[in-house]
This record gives sequence, structure tokens and C-alpha cells, in this order.
Amino acid sequence: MLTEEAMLVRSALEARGLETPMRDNGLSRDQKYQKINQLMTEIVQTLGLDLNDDSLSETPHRIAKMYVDEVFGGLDYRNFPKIALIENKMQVSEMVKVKDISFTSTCEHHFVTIDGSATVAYIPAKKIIGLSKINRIVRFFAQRPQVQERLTQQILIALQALLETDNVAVTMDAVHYCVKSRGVMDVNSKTQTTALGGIFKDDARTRAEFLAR
Ligand SMILES: Nc1nc2c(ncn2[C@@H]2O[C@H](COP(=O)(O)OP(=O)(O)OP(=O)(O)O)[C@@H](O)[C@H]2O)c(=O)[nH]1
Ligand SMILES: [Zn+2]
Repeated sequence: MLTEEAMLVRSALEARGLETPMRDNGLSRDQKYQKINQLMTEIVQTLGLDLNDDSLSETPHRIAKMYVDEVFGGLDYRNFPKIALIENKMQVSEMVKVKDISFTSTCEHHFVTIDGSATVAYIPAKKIIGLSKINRIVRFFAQRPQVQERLTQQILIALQALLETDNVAVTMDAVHYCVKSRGVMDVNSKTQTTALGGIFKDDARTRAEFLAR
């Protein structure tokens, strides 16, 4: 069973064409774990490593568990965080900004780490969200195979749907290990992506206040 918030966020992403491309293969959590465990055994053996070695023997199991329950746990909406929303009785009308939310994600092209931080802001309308829930939403969508642009948009749309306002902004800075540890091997570059809604997009001063950090 999914929570109302999880269903709301999923529909909002689908409506905007920003849901992660997924297909229901009908496998349960345990079936996914079993299958990945078996396939990783083949990969490790194909690489010519000895699975009888006591350090390697559990690696297929560790990777299967890590994929299903940890780094890709955000593919399952049953893991969507419990969201605490409160009525904006104090009539906050100024920007609420949570800076330097650390996250790690996984690049969907190479399945290696993306390591970064996010800053999220909104201008409350009728509702205020528990602060830690912003970090949890960032983490939920980061725990998927991702491209940074989509990750940034998914956080924006999720918060817009939950907070019932367009006035949300997200910026993310990240190091992609597919750029750093392989391929072009650039150890310095960082990627910044921004997703702006409502007044953050339309009003230069609000945008500047947000981006000034
Ligand atoms: N736009 C975008 N691209 C990404 C992201 N993560 C990785 N990539 C890029 O995805 C591209 C995949 O390109 P390909 O040419 O198919 O893959 P590749 O041969 O491994 O490319 P190189 O990384 O250049 O060696 C690379 O340029 C990656 O840097 C991301 O979050 N956003
Ligand atoms: Zn990559």
C-alpha cells in the first residue's frame, strides 16, 4: 500500500513526463534480490575472480542487497518518506531555504556514484513541510539510477505537488564519478543543475535571492 503523498507525487511526475522510465516486471523484492544475486555471481566469475575467496564470496549477495534495498530503494514508492505537512497558520510568506543537503546518487549510464549537495527553497502558501522531509525527498529520488537534470526536476515537482504551490526552487551541485574515475577522468569538474518554479522563474529578484545561496 502506498501513502496518499507517494501516489500524489507519482501522478504529478507522470503527468509532467518526468517519472523515471520504469516497467513493472512483476518481481517481488525477494525475487529481485535472488535474480541480481545470481547475475552478479556470473559477472564476478566472468571477470575471472575467485568466488571461493573469503573476501569475495559474499560480493554478489552484498551488491544484490545494496541495489534492491539501498542505492536503488527509491524505485519503490513504498519507500517514499512519511511527509509531515502543517497548516501555514503563522502566515509565512518569505522564502524558506534548506542549504547544503548532501546526497549521493547513481549515474544511470554507468551505475557509478554521483556525489553532491542540493539547496531547496519554497515560499509557503497554505502548507509548511517538516524540514527534514525536504532532505528525505532529495534522498528518495537520489536513490535511483539518475541523470542529474531529471533528479533536480523530480524534487521540484514532488515539492510543488505536496506544498500546493509552484513557488519552489532546487539547485544541485555534484561530482559524477563516471567523469572522474573513468572516461574523461576529470577530477575537478562539478555539474550544477537548477529547476525553478513559479516566482523563482518569473521574478529576477527572487531567483537572485535563491541563487545567492
Ligand atoms: N546530461 C547528463 N549526462 C550525464 C549524466 N551523468 C552522466 N552523463 C553523461 O552521459 C554520457 C554517456 O555518453 P556515452 O558516449 O554513451 O558513454 P561513454 O562512451 O561511457 O562516454 P564517456 O563518459 O565520454 O567515456 C557521458 O557523456 C556522461 O558524462 C547526467 O547526470 N546528466
Ligand atoms: Zn555516468
